[in-house]
Amino acid sequence: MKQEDFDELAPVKTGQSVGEGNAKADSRFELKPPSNIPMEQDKPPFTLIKAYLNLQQQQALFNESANYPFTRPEVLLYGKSHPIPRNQVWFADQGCDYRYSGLLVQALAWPKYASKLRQKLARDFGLNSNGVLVNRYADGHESMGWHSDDEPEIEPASDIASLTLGATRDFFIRHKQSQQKICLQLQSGDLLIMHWPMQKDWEHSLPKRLKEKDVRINYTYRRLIVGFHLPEVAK
Ligand SMILES: O=C(O)CCC(=O)C(=O)O
Ligand SMILES: [Fe+2]
Repeated sequence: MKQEDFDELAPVKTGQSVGEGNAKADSRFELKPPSNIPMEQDKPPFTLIKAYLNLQQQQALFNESANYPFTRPEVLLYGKSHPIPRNQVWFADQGCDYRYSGLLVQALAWPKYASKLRQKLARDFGLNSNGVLVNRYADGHESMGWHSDDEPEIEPASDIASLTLGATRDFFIRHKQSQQKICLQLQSGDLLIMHWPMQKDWEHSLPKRLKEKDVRINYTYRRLIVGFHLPEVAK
């Protein structure tokens, strides 16, 4: 595969996407229920682009991921330490260390194709990310629980773009108040853009699928506040 292959692709127009998450109802025909009756929540604000990367691009990224220095961090839950059920690595610009669940994850330098995908996202959607968290699920026993990507160092009101490679997995989105839930099937090459305020109003998860034998790699491109430092916790 030539190095330029990633750059030469025509930009994808957002209008070509199959996502419905942004569809706005025509307000002229909107019937408002009386305020004492619970109203169905809006759809979560996402755009899903099927087959955003072609097979060659998927293969280039997938091959590259075989050399990533993945680790399996431990997180503290109710005072006890547990390994997370997947492997992770964080690539980012300088000054973009990432802290979640009490862990400080230091930024590693961008690999070639992860960086090319970042540039493509910037070109196609104006997505101004400065870091990518790569998750590796060895098989369907590995998962991610319910959460929002709402850590304080994430740039307020920014979008997060999530690219899937390898195994097809269910991805759930659940409204924080109403508990309304939707399920997307994410396939290799698909791109899910989670728009603000999805991280404020909704949670998401990747449940176990025990019959799944294949590996899945997920890239979530984020924008952190550069040089963000949490106040030191007193010892
Ligand atoms: O693997 C996925 O699709 C979800 C990843 C995710 O939610 C995250 O990294 O915050
Ligand atoms: Fe997430």
